[in-house]
Amino acid sequence: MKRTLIKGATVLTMTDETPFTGDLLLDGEHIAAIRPNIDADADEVIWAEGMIAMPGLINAHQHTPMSLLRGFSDDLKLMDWLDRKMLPAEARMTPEDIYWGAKLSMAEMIRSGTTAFADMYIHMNEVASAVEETGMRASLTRGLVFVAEDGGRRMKEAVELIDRWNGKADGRITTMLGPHSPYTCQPGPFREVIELALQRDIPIHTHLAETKEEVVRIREKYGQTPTEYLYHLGLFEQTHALLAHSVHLNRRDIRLLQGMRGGVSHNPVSNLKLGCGIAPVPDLIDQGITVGLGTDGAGSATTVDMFATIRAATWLQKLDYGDPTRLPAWQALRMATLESARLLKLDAETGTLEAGKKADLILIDIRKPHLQPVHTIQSLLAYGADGSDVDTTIVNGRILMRGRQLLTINEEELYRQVSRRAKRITDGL
Ligand SMILES: N[C@@H](CCSC[C@H]1O[C@@H](n2cnc3c(=O)[nH]cnc32)[C@H](O)[C@@H]1O)C(=O)O
Ligand SMILES: [Zn+2]
Repeated sequence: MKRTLIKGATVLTMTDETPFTGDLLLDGEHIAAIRPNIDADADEVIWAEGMIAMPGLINAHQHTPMSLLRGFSDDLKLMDWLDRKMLPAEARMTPEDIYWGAKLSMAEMIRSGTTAFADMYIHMNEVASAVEETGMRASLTRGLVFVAEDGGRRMKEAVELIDRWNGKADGRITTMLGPHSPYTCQPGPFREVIELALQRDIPIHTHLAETKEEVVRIREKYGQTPTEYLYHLGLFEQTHALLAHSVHLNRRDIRLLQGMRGGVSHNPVSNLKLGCGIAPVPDLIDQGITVGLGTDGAGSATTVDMFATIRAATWLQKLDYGDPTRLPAWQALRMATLESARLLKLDAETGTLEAGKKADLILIDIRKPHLQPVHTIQSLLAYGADGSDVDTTIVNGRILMRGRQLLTINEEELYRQVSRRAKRITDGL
């Protein structure tokens, strides 16, 4: 097994707020040791003076292939954007398109310090192949909508994905079941998905209360809020549920989530850009609900740089409450690491730097004018750093980027493929 020694980094383990100068020894997939000074034989030594070592960021809500639709139809209302632009473009995507779109997102994520993500889309076999090749860690979900006749085919694909990929790629791939949202899944099929999730002990990934329009629609149809709708289906009783957005929740809704397994992926950049509203993040956290961070797909968010998401998350709450003490830097960084890991059920393996956990970590080069001098590392990271400051990205002990060079993706070929495919998919739409 390969041993990598990282020397002289400023280590922020994310277990506590105090960084220290020290070394990390990676043995195969795992972190073997972290302490001020390690003398050990290693196959590779990385000199990391002037770098921060921290856990890789975890993006709790993605639609990776939607990077092909980045910038294609911005400045529209969510339902128009989805119905008139995204879904017709999506219908034209071949499995090969999905593979290249997913890979484009993965290139962007590795380059901006993300090591793991939760993904929901179609043709997920191809996304899984891309994960296998790029070396990232991912929780994959076939998104399920039950608006047309062929819900059964979608369910079949969802189950095939689980059977084929759960635990594969050296354990880097896990899977979830993905009823898309209250407005695309009726009670009958939604309940079936929950039953299946319970039988197979698979988590659920869904969208909840993203827009006011959704709240109105669900109230008209079922006389309930979207959260009540999911509650009455039994989603929060036993399943581990990853709820994307959760912007429009009232006090009662938040109480219904109390004690749930899983939690909420807050996606501030997507919410801001689509004008959806501000999720009640402090209220959720006060009620003990896990809140992690995600970007949503690049089709809505444009960028999947988690540093932009961290910044947006803190800014939104400060502005909403008119109070700069809200959602401090440290808390936002925890949301992007350990809390997101909890949502993906990966907190035993990743989310902090600790001996015995998987070696998923990043090195951030702070020898830059915008990251000097160093008073408080968490402030620099949350308010000043960008994805492009990440120098090295390591997942499962394997180096995926070093000195900003991607080691598992051929970028030239990637750009050739995606520009050609993106043109074909959106032509005339
Ligand atoms: N439409 C697919 C299944 C859903 S996959 C996940 C879906 O989420 C959609 N999506 C992406 N971003 C958002 C969002 O912000 N809100 C709601 N849906 C979204 C995306 O276009 C995709 O259709 C089918 O025909 O089987
Ligand atoms: Zn989404």
